[in-house]
Amino acid sequence: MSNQKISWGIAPIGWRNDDIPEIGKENTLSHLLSDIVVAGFQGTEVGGFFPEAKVLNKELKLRNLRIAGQWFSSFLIRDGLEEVAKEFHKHCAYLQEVNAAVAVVSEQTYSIQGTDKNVFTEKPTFTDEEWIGLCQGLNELGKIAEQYDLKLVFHHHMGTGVQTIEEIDRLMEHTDPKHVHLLYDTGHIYVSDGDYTALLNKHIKRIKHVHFKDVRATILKQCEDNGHSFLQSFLNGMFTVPGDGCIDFTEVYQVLLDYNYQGWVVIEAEQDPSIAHPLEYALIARKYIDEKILKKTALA
Ligand SMILES: O=C1C[C@@H](O)[C@H](O)[C@@H](O)C1=O
Ligand SMILES: [Co+2]
Repeated sequence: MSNQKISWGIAPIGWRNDDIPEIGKENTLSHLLSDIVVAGFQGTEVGGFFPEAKVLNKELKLRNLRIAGQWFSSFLIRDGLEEVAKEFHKHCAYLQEVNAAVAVVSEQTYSIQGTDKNVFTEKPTFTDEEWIGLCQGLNELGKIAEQYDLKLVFHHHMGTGVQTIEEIDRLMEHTDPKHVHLLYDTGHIYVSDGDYTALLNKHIKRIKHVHFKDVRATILKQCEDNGHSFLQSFLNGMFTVPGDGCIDFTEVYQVLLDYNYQGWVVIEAEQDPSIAHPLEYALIARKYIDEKILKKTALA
């Protein structure tokens, strides 16, 4: 890898999907981790089906892989900080045991991510009071994450109350930069706003974790025209790996380098694994990273 400050990972989501646990059920942990080695990545994120830390650590060590982080669905607005903090402590304790760098937090109060609602028109919004509770709660969760040597990175997401650039701006403005960082997901911001560079350039200093998710523009249009839900949209192939969609990741990577980004870049492309062969797509991503982003030739 040409830049030692950036680690490259690929998420389990192309093999198994926590949003629809039935798909890809046949893909075991060993299968996933071995595919990740074949495709030349340095690590992954924790999926919902992953085992206890001791078992996972052994499987990782055998393959010289590392864990970047894991998703946490917070319900700060619905349940309040006290309830959420209890679960978050457990989440962070596990992540510390597997030597992760970040805890990925997404506020799921009123989320339509897992429902059959039109994800393009029916997203929730928060009241002023809810925004205050969310931001204060995130500051506290960020401090908890630090007790476990982790950074809290907030994941903006389609179908949630923190989806658009205006909403992300508001969250960034009202949270403490010392404790709340940003996860930049190319696919989610592109589908939401039709642009992926404004967010990157605006909040680059807060970005401490990155998801490289590409978008098939023609399928996105069909999904929008048909008023599909988030789940229907990705099952129809709205997302794909870098090199297979409309996002120019070379541009994104250059900004990360310009700002001396240090951390993980995780390829994250949810598709139906019975249609999009997970290893085949991991290799497409690898080739694109090597040849277009890192500009390595096969002989270099
Ligand atoms: O980071 C992510 C985790 C998933 O569970 C989510 O639905 C996906 O879209 C994503 O970006
Ligand atoms: Co993501």
